[in-house]
Amino acid sequence: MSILLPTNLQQCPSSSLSPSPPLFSPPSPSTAFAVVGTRRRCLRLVTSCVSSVQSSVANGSAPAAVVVERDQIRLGLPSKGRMAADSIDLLKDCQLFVKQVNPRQYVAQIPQLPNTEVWFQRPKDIVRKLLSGDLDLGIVGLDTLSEYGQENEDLIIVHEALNFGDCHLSIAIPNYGIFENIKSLKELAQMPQWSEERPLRVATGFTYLGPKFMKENGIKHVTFSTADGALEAAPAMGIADAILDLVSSGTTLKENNLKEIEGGVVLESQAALVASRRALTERKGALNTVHEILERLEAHLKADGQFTVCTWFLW
Ligand SMILES: Nc1ncnc2c1ncn2[C@@H]1O[C@H](COP(=O)(O)OP(=O)(O)OP(=O)(O)O)[C@@H](O)[C@H]1O
Ligand SMILES: O=P(O)(O)OC[C@H]1O[C@H](OP(=O)(O)OP(=O)(O)O)[C@H](O)[C@@H]1O
Repeated sequence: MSILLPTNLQQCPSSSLSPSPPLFSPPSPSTAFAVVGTRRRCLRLVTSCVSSVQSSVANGSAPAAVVVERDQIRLGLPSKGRMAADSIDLLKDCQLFVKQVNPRQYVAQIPQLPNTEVWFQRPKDIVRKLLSGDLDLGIVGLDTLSEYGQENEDLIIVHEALNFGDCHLSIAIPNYGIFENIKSLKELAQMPQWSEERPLRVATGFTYLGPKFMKENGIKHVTFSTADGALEAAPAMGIADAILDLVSSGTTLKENNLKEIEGGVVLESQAALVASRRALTERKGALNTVHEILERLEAHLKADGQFTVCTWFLW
């Protein structure tokens, strides 16, 4: 998995335990992003030099939109779907109890974080609202973040491994017919069937990541169609040749006579804590809230035998 992070946020080194000053040199201004790899082991939170982050914002590394005045820090949680209950449960495990008066009310409080309110939203809307400044923090899958965040520099991954919502975004093709012997993306791309007139047809809900991935892999003759669910039906219905969708257990693919192929994984995903850079740098109290949540996460994950808390130095 590779995640694009704004370069003025650098991860602490693995096994770093001291609350010492940042160990990385600030990146060169010509580099737009730092690429960060898979799971790491980081145990110390350092939030420092807010003023220098503010100056980097002033230097143009974040969008120019103004942070709207309000007293409360807003945390977006999935309102329904696979991540909804797990997000609440994780916070509960961190002794952060979300008090929702009734399930149809979209705002809730966390008494342990008195300056923070929870807003329940669909995952894609959490990303959109982080970008618009209507939310400051959120819990979403890395897939949703990548698809709807589109590498926007204002989005910061505060914690990339909340240990739920594990899945990967992958290309799948039928395991029968002309695809029977196709085992890799390379072989799929080289099939003589695809041309400008008759491109490879891919059904996906990931209309940003899909074309980007194909382009990066040099696959030219490809078109995309989209649907909101049950994509695995598209090849058998004759609507598509392949699909690009999330896979977890692999059962849905198997039940629909589809298979994954070598080189066909676009990204690995799990739930992540995400923040708006503008909110962290400009909204009073936002950094403290993040600090508080991260310390609780660290304690919970350590107690759980996990050492995946990843924290970021703010330059
Ligand atoms: N099979 C799966 N196993 C594990 N996690 C999954 C799986 N499918 C999806 N997820 C994770 O759960 C997130 C939410 O998925 P869910 O299907 O609940 O909502 P959605 O379809 O993305 O959103 P919406 O309903 O708003 O369109 C996904 O973005 C992904 O991170
Ligand atoms: O590998 P598996 O464990 O079988 O999970 C994969 C399925 O889970 C998701 O769909 P979801 O159940 O959310 O329904 P949807 O098709 O309506 O999006 C995803 O879109 C796949 O269809």
